[in-house]
Amino acid sequence: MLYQVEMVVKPPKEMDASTFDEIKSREKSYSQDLQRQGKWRHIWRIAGQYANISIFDVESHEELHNLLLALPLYPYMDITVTPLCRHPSSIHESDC
Ligand SMILES: O=C(O)C[C@H]1C=CC(=O)O1
Repeated sequence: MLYQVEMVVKPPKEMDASTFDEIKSREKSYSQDLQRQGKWRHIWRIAGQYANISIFDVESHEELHNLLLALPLYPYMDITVTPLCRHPSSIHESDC
């Protein structure tokens, strides 16, 4: 099942930079591990914002929910999930 996930990062003003850098480092490694597994198919920066648009490919709503709640940056992000299905005009076999 495919999902578009928009993540808007809202760094806490009171957190010191080194603590936030450590959380971002864990987030990067978690994200890249899921990308290698094929569960986090794409990630793009939204130009001009501390935000990304990502495509997840997972088995269920529950799997996506659990992956998102385990994001190290989860407490500092607004997340919007949009379920996707194949467009009948798509020429890409992987769009499912
Ligand atoms: O920078 C972001 O967009 C937030 C987050 C998502 C993956 C990652 O490595 O950081």
